[in-house]
Formats: sequence, structure tokens, C-alpha cells
Amino acid sequence: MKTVVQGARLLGESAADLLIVDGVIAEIGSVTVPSGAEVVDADGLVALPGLVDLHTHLREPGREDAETIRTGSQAAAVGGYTAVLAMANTNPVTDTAEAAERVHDLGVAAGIVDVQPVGAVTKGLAGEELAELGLMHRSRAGVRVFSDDGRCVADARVMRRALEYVKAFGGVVSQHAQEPSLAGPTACCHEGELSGQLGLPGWPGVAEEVIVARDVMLARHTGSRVHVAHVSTAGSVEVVRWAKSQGIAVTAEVTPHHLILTTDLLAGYDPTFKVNPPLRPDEDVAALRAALADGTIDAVATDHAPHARHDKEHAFVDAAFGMLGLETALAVVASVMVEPGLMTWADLARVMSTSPAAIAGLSGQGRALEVGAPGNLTLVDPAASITVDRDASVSLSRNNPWHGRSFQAAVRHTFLRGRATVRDGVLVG
Ligand SMILES: NC(=O)N[C@@H](CC(=O)O)C(=O)O
Ligand SMILES: [Zn+2]
Ligand SMILES: [Zn+2]
Repeated sequence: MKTVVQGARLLGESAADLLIVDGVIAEIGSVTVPSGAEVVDADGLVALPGLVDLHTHLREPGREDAETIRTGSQAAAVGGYTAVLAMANTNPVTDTAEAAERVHDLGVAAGIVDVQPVGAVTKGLAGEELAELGLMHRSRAGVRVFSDDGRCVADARVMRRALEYVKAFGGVVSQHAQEPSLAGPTACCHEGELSGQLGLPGWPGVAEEVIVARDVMLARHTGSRVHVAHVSTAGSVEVVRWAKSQGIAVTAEVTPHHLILTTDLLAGYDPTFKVNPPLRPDEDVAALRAALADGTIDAVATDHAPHARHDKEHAFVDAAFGMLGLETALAVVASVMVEPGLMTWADLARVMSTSPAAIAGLSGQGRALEVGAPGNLTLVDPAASITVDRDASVSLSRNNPWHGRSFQAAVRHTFLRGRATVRDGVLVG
């Protein structure tokens, strides 16, 4: 199979044609169209390596009413992704080799993006006994990232053991940082003046920061790698910045929503904006943007968290945590970081593709656009503006925090190993 992408601006810079043959980039420059090749007119479009999401909830097995591996893969492709890491908080939990292989195999069967299972750190996400980390790694699923996401690995001894264990095979623990003794079981938003006025139990930024601080010290002690999931406070950024200056092997991600949305949205008690970690004040948002721009935060990860209507449409305190993200992430990051000049398209490719692929150890993803690299590609129209319609989503869920909002930049085409998964903004097949 041959595809020629004509006139794309590679990483937003000079325009070139790309020839992809049998899934691999075979030529870059001024390409003569071979007979029988599919031709894609990419005039004015920016070519990026296919996006990689370090943090996706696909809900299968267990909550196929909210999302499946297939529909979540479709949402990812529409968003320009060619790989996603599927979080382990499913039912059953991904805490065995068999469970990881099942997620992996369903991803292969869907065939829309590479679905890389994340393994649980502890059995049943209970925080006590380590899950089958080694067996999950050695399985067909080749698990390298482990997380009890949604639950913090709160016990320092368990976290230390997990870090020591994954070090042996170059794995990483992705921590949902939240000290449970500071974040009570009913907490549902950022603790501050507003939570007091609204009468909502809140949890403070320091609940996140103390775990980030503890974990970077454990990473230093063990010589292992720790990844901080969805960083949400300026204090966490300071700790990560310090840890990196000391040569500690820490990486961090931020979500698109934490780059824009702030805690004052809660005044309307709309559970769409209930998310974990919670939306924070302006000062935190400003610190997160600066940290993403200067490289302290390595990656953008969606934390795509689909929920069925009957789990979300409740009083704020009772509603499920989480919001959709896969289909809109690129437009949000482009609008908030690239459009105002805080980052270039090459920077966006780094934080949404290259770095996440490196953190997750996905060798075929996040590669530079060069001859010999797999044809994993996203073509973006930087001049398009989009208005988000939650009902136009290919996700099974509708908990979309961006409904009615407009952004700059739209994903036009996505290619997985040379095969179009999205063409002209529409799923193929
Ligand atoms: N992000 C969320 O608000 N919810 C996640 C769990 C999590 O990532 O904490 C979920 O599984 O719904
Ligand atoms: Zn989480
Ligand atoms: Zn999550």
C-alpha cells in the first residue's frame, strides 16, 4: 500500500511531500506519485507524528455502557492519536497478565490505535499487595507503565517496592498523587474560599504536593522512574522542577482541562466539571502552562474519563469524577499554547507524541518524521476553528466540558502505519 501526503508543513515548518510504503515513511521531499498510490492533499496542513495519550480510560471490561475499547479507540483517532495507554481501573482491574492481554488483544482487534494496557500497581487497586507486575510485563501485552490511577499508592513502603520491582525491566509507576488523610472520602473539589461558600467538601493542593515530594525522594532512593499523573498545582510543579534539577528520574503530565478550566466553574454546581484532581485556581493554571512550555512538565495526557449519564447526572457531591478529552485535546493545547506563541508545533509534537511515547517505552510511536519511521501521522489544519458539540462525539459518553466552546486548529487526517483511520475529519470504515 502506497500513500503520498502532498505539501504538508512538517512540524509546522517547511512544506514537503511524504511517501508512505507498506506502513513506513519511504521518502520525504518532492515525491513523484507512484501508480496506484493514494494521494492526500495536505496543502496548509501541519504534519505531526501520531499523538500518544499516556492516560486514557477506555472502561472495557466492565463499563461498556460508558466506553469500549473500540469506541475509545475511535475517539482517539478522531483526536489525532495513534496510541493510547488504557488505565487499569476497569472491572475486573488490569492486575494480571491475562487481564492485560485481554485489553491488548481487544485493542488489536479494533485496529484503530495501538492500545497499550497500563497495569495496576496493587491487586484490585487496594493499595496493599503488589499486582503481578513482572508477569504483566513479560506477557504478550508487554506492560511497562503501572498505575492505581483514581487511587493513590498511599503506603510509602508499597510505593518503594513497586519502584524497585519495575526498575528491573525499565518500567515506570504513574502515580495519582493524593494523600488520602488530607483528601477525605467525600472531597469533591478544590479546597478554598469557593468550596466553603458552596458548602462542598474540598481537598487542598497540598494533598497532591506531599505525595509528589515523597515519590521523587523514593525515586531518588531506589534509582527508579516515577511519573506524576495529571499534575494540577503550582506546588507540584515546583517539586518536579527541583527533582529534575537534582537528576531524579521523574516525569510529569498535565491534562488539557487543567490548562484552562478553573475552580470558579463550580459555582454552577454542574457535575460536568467534577474531576479528579479538581479544577484549581488561576495561579495554578498559569504555573501549569509555564511548566509545560519550559519542559518541567513533559507531556499532555487527556485523562479521558467517559461516564454514563446516570453516573454523572447527580447532585455535585454524588456525581462521578471525570471528563472526556480525546477528541478535543489537540485543539485545546493548540489554542492555549501554540496560538498565543507559548509553544511551537514542534513543542506540541514533543509533549503530545514524542515524550509520552518515550515515557511509556513505545518504540514504534512518537518518532521523528523521517525516512524509515513508521507512518504514524496526524495532519492538522491550524487555520480551522471548531466549536465543540458534545452530541457529535464518537465516544459513547457525553460528559464533555467543552460543549459550545470554540478552539483554533482541527485534526483533518490520522494515519496508523500508513493506513488512514481518519480522513477529512471522519472515521474511516
Ligand atoms: N479523572 C477522573 O476524574 N476520574 C477517573 C479516575 C482518575 O483518573 O482519577 C475515572 O476513572 O473516572
Ligand atoms: Zn487519576
Ligand atoms: Zn485517570
